[in-house]
Amino acid sequence: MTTKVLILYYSRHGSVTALAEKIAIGVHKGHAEALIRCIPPLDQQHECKHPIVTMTELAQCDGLAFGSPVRFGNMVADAKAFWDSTTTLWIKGDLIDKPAGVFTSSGSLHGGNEATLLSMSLPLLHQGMLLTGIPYSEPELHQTQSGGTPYGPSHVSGHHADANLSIEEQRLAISFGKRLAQLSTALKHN
Ligand SMILES: Cc1cc2nc3c(=O)[nH]c(=O)nc-3n(C[C@H](O)[C@H](O)[C@H](O)COP(=O)(O)O)c2cc1C
Repeated sequence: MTTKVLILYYSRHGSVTALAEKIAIGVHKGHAEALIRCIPPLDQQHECKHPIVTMTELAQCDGLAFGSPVRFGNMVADAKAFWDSTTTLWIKGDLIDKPAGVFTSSGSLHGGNEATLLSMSLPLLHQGMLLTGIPYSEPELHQTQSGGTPYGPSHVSGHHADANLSIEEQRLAISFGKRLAQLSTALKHN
C-alpha cells in the first residue's frame, strides 16, 4: 500500500501554503502520496486552499508535516486548538512511532521562526511521533540568508507578508518532504 504523508497546515496570507506545496513535491520525489490538508480555522470566515483535515486522515497517515505561521513567537491559536481536540486519537495511540516534522513562516528573520518550530514539536512528541528535521548535509542549510533551519523548513515573508520563497527555502522544503516520505515508508514496512 502507498505511503501517505499528511501535510497539515494553517495559513492566513499564503506563505505556509507555499511551503506546504513544496514539501508535497518532495514527498512525491520520495515515492509517497502527499495529502495536503488545512487545520480547521477558529474563524469560520477564513478560507483555506485545501480541504479541512478529518480525524480519520490524521489517524491513518504514515507520516506528518505540520505547518503554522509564527504568531508572537508561537504557533497560531487555531493549530494549538486543533491539537487540543485530538485526545481520542492520543489515547488510542494512533500516531505513535510515526515520523513527523514541522514548518513555519515568520515576518522577520529573528521574529521567532526557530522558537516556533521547537514549540510546534511539543504536541507531536506527546503524541509519540518520531521527529525529523533537516540535516546539514543539505548544502542550502549553509547558504540560506532567510529561512530554512535544522528544526524544519521555514520562510521569512517580510514586513508585508508578500516575499516569495527563496531558492534555498524551496530546496530545503523539498528535501524535507522527500526525507519524511522515505522515513515514513521505511517505518511503515517494519
Ligand atoms: C497576530 C500576528 C502575530 C505575528 N507574530 C509574529 C512574530 O512574532 N514574529 C514574526 O516574525 N512574524 C509575526 N507575524 C507575521 C507572520 O508570522 C508572517 O506574516 C507569516 O509569514 C504569515 O504566514 P502566512 O502567510 O502563511 O499566513 C505575526 C502576524 C500576525 C497576524
